[in-house]
Amino acid sequence: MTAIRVENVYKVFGRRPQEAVRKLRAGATRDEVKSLGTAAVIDTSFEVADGEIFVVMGLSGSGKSTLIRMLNGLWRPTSGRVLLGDDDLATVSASRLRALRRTTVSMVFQHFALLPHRTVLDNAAYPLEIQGVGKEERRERARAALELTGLGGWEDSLPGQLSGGMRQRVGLARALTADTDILLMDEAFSALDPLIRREMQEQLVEIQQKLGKTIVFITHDLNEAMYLGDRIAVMRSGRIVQIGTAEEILTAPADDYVAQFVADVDRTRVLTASSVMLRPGVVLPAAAGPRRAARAMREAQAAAAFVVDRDRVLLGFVRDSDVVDAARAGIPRLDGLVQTDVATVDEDTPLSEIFAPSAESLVPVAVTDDHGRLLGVVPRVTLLEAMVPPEIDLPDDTPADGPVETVVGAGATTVNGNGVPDGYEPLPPDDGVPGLAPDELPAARTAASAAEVAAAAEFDATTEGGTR
Ligand SMILES: Nc1ncnc2c1ncn2[C@@H]1O[C@H](COP(=O)(O)OP(=O)(O)OP(=O)(O)O)[C@@H](O)[C@H]1O
Repeated sequence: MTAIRVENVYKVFGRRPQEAVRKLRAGATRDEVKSLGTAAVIDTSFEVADGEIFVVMGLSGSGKSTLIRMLNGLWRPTSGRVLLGDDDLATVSASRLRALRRTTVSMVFQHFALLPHRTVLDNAAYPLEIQGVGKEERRERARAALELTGLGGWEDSLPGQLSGGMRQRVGLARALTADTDILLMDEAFSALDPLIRREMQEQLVEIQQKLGKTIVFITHDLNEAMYLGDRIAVMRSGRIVQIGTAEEILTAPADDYVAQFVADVDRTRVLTASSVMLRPGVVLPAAAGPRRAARAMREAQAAAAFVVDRDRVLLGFVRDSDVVDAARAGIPRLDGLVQTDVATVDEDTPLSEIFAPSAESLVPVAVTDDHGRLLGVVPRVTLLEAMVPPEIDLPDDTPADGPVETVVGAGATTVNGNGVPDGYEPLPPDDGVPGLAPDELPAARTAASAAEVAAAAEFDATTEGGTR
């Protein structure tokens, strides 16, 4: 089910927004319509599914905040539609908008003003108080939300007694108390120090899994986007330039801009075994004879082969020399030759956890499912390649038409005794990756009290139903 649908949305601030949209539609650039207004969001379309964490990422000024403010009707699109279920926020009445903010969509900001003389509990219960919900009920709901955000036991404290991270938890609890289906989070963790921020990210994922909320999360922090997002939309100069999973964006960036943007991501934490694994090389059934095994390994020029049982459960591997000796000695089956010290990981293992087993393993690391069945392999060279952003061209000295894909019955890559495909070349040093120009770097964020005041005003506006 679709929670949010955004269709060809434009938002232009300025004197002649409609005219700017007409020109943008006809192909004018953002700069070319400058005299008519600031085109903050240009021809943007996407859908967010129920229960999805959808991250919007981009540098300062790319239009993220404008976009998210259109998702709760705080700003109306200059053109296009924003649908929450069947309601088009561009055209709903003010009273319907207020109702939607009560039941459907709430917002968490980077800075928001807690009421200093009220307890944590009453702060968390604030949205319900505005809605006129009775004291007992709103306190009960706020208590449950505080529990979820890890603030159980702090109900009676005053905001001044809390750390920055805890205050942000109150903000999250406030949104959870409202119990809307959709949470909009605008740089919600950006003011927190890194360790607290990571904790909050983990907690948000936990809460999402527990409650199944739909979350639109805005950040300019790539690692945060990659950690949180089921899908990520990358914005540049008002447009979405790519939407995809973290893996898709890392491995197939839509353009140079996205490629540069993701160059600094810790790829080994984002990519998992399943995103880089290859079809296993030579895979032999345990019942196969050494002669057949030797033939398959010769054809594939492989020094080792994986051995599986009838259900494709991985038993281990055999080495070429053992197989040839066994064939000479007339040994009928492979079973006795199988070495079992194969490093195995599951599909979701991050690459960062595959390096150690890979370093110690003679054969590529095996990827297995819950039943121990062989799904694929991660050769060491694949692991190394995966760390390099895709815009760096590797010298391709490996014969493309070499004896790959030869297996007893299936495909194979060629591996030498170290578990590395033949033809492996060391990677070039990790330099020459163009960084972002200083003027493209995210602007420094300040925890200015002015921002808090603005956010507080915004909170009131979102709650009370204002539209700009
Ligand atoms: N109320 C406004 N009036 C005029 N221009 C605006 C307004 N709000 C935003 N803009 C402009 O629209 C563009 C996009 O701004 P927006 O705040 O949406 O970007 P952002 O990606 O959220 O940036 P940041 O991370 O710095 O908040 C910017 O050029 C900004 O100056």
